[in-house]
Amino acid sequence: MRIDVVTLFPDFMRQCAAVGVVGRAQQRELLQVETWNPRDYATDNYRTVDGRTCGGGPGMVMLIEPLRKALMAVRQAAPEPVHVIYLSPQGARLTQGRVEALAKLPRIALLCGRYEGVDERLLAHEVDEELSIGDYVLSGGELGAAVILDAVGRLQEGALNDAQSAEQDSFSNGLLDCPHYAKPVHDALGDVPEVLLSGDHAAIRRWRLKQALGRTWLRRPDLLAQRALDAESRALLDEFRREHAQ
Ligand SMILES: Nc1nonc1C(=O)NCC1CCCCC1
Repeated sequence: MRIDVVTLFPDFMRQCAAVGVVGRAQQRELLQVETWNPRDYATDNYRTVDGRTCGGGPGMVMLIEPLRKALMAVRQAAPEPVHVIYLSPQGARLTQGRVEALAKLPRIALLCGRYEGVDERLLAHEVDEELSIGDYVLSGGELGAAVILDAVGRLQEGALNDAQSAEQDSFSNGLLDCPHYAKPVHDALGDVPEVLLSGDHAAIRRWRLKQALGRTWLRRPDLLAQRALDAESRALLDEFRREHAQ
């Protein structure tokens, strides 16, 4: 998969893509990340990429031309069609389901805005999808782009050493993750739950599922409402609720 990032801060985005699982996915050639700086496509001596807001008001808006030329270069850089995503609070909330769909595309481009935003005409003509990573305002789209780089990059086949960990992730099955423990088994902060030391993998699976269901019920009941539960899960959640009520 190829991801092109249009950003005024290419070094920052390259660093985000160079570490951890995403960096390893690039080394394994499972993922290619390229950055494009609109300032390189500005035509004046000052390499201007922003302009005053029409109608007055504070701040500046990113100009059409440098972004349009950068996106044209992105499109021309590889043969596959590219799905262009703009990161902003006005976008649809990013979900794991959307991440999994994006991870299957051959190419996406991430357009990172700065200042007060991007000229609406550029968005209308060049952007396929607007996505938000949450209901808050950042100073630019780069952190949203970094979230997508990571969430999509780690799902590339072969990016994770243990494919199961992608399956067991929070939200992969629509539930919050279960608790995790490492050594020491006994610590001043408490002990590791006995079942995890039992070697009974069936019991451990049930315990983890029960904890995931219980946590989701306690912390994110909205997620539970969206999810049909099979008989085993309903029984485990009932057990958790009874224990929690005591
Ligand atoms: N929230 C968000 N989710 O994705 N991006 C977000 C953001 O807050 N971005 C900053 C804005 C700032 C003005 C220009 C356009 C980006």
